[in-house]
Amino acid sequence: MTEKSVRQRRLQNNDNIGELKKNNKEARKNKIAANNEELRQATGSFKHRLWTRAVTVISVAVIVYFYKIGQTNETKFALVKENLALRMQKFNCSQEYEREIKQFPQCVPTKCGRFVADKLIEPSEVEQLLEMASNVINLAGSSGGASILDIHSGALSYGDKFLNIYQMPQAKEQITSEHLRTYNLVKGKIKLAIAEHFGIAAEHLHLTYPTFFSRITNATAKTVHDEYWHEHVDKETYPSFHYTSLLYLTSFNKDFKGGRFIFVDGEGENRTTSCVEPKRGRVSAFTSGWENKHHVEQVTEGTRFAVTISFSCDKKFSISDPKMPALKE
Ligand SMILES: O=C(O)CCC(=O)C(=O)O
Ligand SMILES: [Fe+2]
Repeated sequence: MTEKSVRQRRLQNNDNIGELKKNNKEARKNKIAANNEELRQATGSFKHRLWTRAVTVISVAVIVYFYKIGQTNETKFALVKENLALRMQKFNCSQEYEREIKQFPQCVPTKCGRFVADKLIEPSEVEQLLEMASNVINLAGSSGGASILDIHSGALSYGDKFLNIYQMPQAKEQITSEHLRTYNLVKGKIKLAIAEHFGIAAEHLHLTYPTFFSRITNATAKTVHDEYWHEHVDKETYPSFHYTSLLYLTSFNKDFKGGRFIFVDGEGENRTTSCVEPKRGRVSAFTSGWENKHHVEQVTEGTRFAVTISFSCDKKFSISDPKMPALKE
């Protein structure tokens, strides 16, 4: 091999090596570019997946939220911040109620329904009744959360039993003739309001039993009498009732927490609720049939006082006004 050809070969080799190096460099560059592209795609698809997941989670949360709201479906019939001259809702009576009340044609409401009236009872009247009820119930009281005082029959909760206030001089001490005058006046005003709003003559409404003061605290229930929170229909619990009224003596979120009154309308998927927040002096009245199923939420704090004043269309269930023997003047 000549020197020239050797040199040529070396040059050729050098060229080849250069070519090879160039190719390698190119290949590396391409590989890096491919890797980067892969990484970019992977990151992009990761981001995309993350977005998709976030959107799915948010959508599910929104659906659950609105479904829950839909399920709760609670309307506010009367809030504590409202001061209502009259809020009334009228609707058809339940068939059972209609059938039953037909026996008393002059006592049949034009429509069944419910109303709230905050201006019917004077604040001073409320104060007097609250003073009397709390003083008397404080002498005894249930060992569970719900105590009652019935000044017609004399029943007063005591532990898991009842005492008779007519046999308790300390109880009679707390009830003045002024208290009883106020009680009768208040009861008369509520009776007239029920008669007016349900379109009947007041003379066909008879005060009935049980008509009672209630005191509710968050103490643990000891007997069934303490379990005031169950859904019920007054006509079933108290067959003598045709019209139920409640006068609240303390206020929701001020004197106590929990303890709202809840009407339950419809069933299953069609179930809705409508709440009345108790407040001092608020009267809530309704026809006592299946059209006004309700319950009271559990009281979680403080003390809730109310009076349940009930009316019957059936004269045989009527009770007379309370007359305390040896009254304090
Ligand atoms: O205290 C209330 O608000 C209602 C009580 C009640 O539903 C009842 O005594 O039947
Ligand atoms: Fe009730």
